[in-house]
Amino acid sequence: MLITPDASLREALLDKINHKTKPPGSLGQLEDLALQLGLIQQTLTPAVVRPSLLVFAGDHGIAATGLVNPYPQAVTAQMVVNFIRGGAAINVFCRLNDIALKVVDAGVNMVFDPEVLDSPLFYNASIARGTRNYLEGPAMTARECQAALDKGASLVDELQATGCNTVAFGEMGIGNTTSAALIMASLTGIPLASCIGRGTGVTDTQLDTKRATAARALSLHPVRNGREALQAFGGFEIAMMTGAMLRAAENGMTIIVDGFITSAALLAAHDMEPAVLDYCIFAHESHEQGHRRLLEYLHVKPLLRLDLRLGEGTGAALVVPLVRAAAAFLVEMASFADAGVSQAGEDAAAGAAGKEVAP
Ligand SMILES: O=C(O)c1ccc[n+]([C@@H]2O[C@H](COP(=O)([O-])O)[C@@H](O)[C@H]2O)c1
Ligand SMILES: Cc1cc2nc[nH]c2cc1C
Repeated sequence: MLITPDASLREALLDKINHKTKPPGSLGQLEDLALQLGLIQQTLTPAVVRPSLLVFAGDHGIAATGLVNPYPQAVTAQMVVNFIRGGAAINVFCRLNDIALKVVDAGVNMVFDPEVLDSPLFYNASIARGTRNYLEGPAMTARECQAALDKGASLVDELQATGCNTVAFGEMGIGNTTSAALIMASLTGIPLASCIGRGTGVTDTQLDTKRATAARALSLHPVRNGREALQAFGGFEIAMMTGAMLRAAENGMTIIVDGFITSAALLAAHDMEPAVLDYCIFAHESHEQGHRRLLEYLHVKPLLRLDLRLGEGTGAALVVPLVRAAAAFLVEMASFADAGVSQAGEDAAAGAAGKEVAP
């Protein structure tokens, strides 16, 4: 069973944060982050070491029907090539913030060229060439679902072996906002209509079809837990993220969660091991309808609200500097005592370097 980080350092961490040269609480959410990092890493001097971002790509059987997605399924594979060539938003943000990027084929419907297969960015974890259409049966078999969870876990072990202690998650999969909504509705009991959003940008008419299709899928697959939700609705990229998140928490690594789909993977992980939440930083609240409700359901507060709805891990990559800043202020900032700065209620003349000038 996954355990919550040991809380015995909590008071010492709070004390350290509160004695920094600033009014108490004035670094806002960065203070919560510093405390969380200290607890995860079990130290008063946390650090973000070799942060990595994994983009999990997978295809969805339902996407071939066009019932839930405005873009064709082929875009998933095309974007994988774009990631490998360095041209996607996530490439730009990872370069900008010095984050190591890996592109994981979790089950894309494509036989890739050597340009992709031989790239150092590429990781082949393909389970199958996409999930099955969940209107015709479960998206994956129990064995496939377990394989996805296991592959996600072993990838994180490999990352940790390189010294990485912070792993950010992103995904690419045409059709996956519907899988995420189905996972959310089935595990939270929140009405499906509040979980389904416009994804990459469906029109009003397409939204009606998307909702009706998802409602059919939900009625076909009564699920009792996270594992069954992943198996019923997919996709491989979501299940692989779930396995990777669970292992990251077991390994004592910090998890950075991106948008709606990544949060659905976390929801499934949370259903299996609730303590996973203590290891998670929520990067942003996506524009996708449903994400706000999902974050509220988990009682978590995201760092940013920028109306992003791209996925790929873009929001997660954007907050890495904030996570670094939280660790850095805790380690580097002077305390009131170090700096000779007076605290509230203290004699104003106490401890200043140099002479006070008489009025
Ligand atoms: O991360 C999000 O919150 C998010 C919100 C909307 C769309 N997406 C991305 O859009 C794709 C899925 O959209 P759709 O319309 O095909 O279901 C998938 O590749 C996601 O990465 C991502
Ligand atoms: C172009 C494009 C890029 C994406 N990145 C993540 N999801 C995406 C969906 C589309 C359609």
